[in-house]
Amino acid sequence: MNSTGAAVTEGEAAIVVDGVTKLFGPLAALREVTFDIAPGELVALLGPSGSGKTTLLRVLAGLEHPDGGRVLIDGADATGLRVQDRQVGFVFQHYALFRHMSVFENIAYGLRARPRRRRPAEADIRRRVGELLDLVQLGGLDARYPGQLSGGQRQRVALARALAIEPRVLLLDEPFGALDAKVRRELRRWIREFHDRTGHTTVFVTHDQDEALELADRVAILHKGRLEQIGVADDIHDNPASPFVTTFVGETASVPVTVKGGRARLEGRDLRVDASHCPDGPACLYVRPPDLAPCDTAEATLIGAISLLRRTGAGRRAEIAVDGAGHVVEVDLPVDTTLRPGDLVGLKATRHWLFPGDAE
Ligand SMILES: Nc1ncnc2c1ncn2[C@@H]1O[C@H](COP(=O)(O)OP(=O)(O)OP(=O)(O)O)[C@@H](O)[C@H]1O
Repeated sequence: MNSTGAAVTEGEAAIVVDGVTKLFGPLAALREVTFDIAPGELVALLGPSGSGKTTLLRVLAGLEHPDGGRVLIDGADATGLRVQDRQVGFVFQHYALFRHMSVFENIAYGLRARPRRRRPAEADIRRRVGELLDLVQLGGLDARYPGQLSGGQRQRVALARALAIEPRVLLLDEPFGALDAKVRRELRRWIREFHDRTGHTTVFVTHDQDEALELADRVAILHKGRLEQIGVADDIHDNPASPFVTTFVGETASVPVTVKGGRARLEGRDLRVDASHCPDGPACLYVRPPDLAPCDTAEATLIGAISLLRRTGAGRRAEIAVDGAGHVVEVDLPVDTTLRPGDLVGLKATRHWLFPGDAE
């Protein structure tokens, strides 16, 4: 597996998304999105509001049809297949369980709705629902109605209901969105264990970075309908592929610079940063507080004056106006620092990223 879209070769992939574009009138909700998902993988679709996460999930489900590209499921072209022919199970944030039906009937629904020819016998339905109730650890609650369950329990019924049809792929849209923080954390852990136990290929949408990076095997980051990067948490944190990913993940400050002859300059000063991969012209340097430490100005990557110093839990956070250009970077200092607002400090960046072009 690597940081690109290719987790596996096409033949082995559970899902292949190949150049998928989806238009809503003049708006491209998805722009040539390409990546693979391996069998049994848990992939998060992460991105800001409107980035195309739900649209992509709906394209996988067959609820939307792409204007370009194709989707393969288990090696077969599913692009033209209807929802009911795809064998996907999905759970939405506000999953409407049937309120007038018991937990048992809710879970059995997908099996009972099958055409008579493919509908299991009543005894088989009972057995299957019983197994699913055990799987989602709700055994004994089969006679309850949705209104008599907690939010987390309702989500687990929704999951059991999605699994009843024996899907090849499980799609979850903000499955923890409507729950309070504690239940959300518990259900998150539970979903991960559940996934490891059952081995379903699963794709879930979230706008919560921690959720995505903690829970998923790989995270796909979307921005304005484009796939910016797909990778494991370490890749996303340590090797962000674009300015957007760099600023989206973690607390990142950007400092516009000028590159000339492989060297980055700010206000006429050489920044001691390798810029050999950037063409001459504007570029942007990205840094994060944990990677910055005060140092002698002669050795500094950035130099600036402390504009603000405030107490945080364990230490002090300094805002530093870099090189007089008004760009602020933040750095953590020990609680007993002798530095004061107005002091000039050098900052050494143990890690930084430099991308050509203007700031994100
Ligand atoms: N049926 C539709 N008709 C027109 N535009 C749509 C439709 N569905 C989605 N869009 C637009 O497509 C873009 C992507 O929407 P989408 O719901 O996929 O984003 P998202 O990343 O899931 O956002 P959120 O986190 O807010 O749910 C948005 O600009 C949205 O307004």
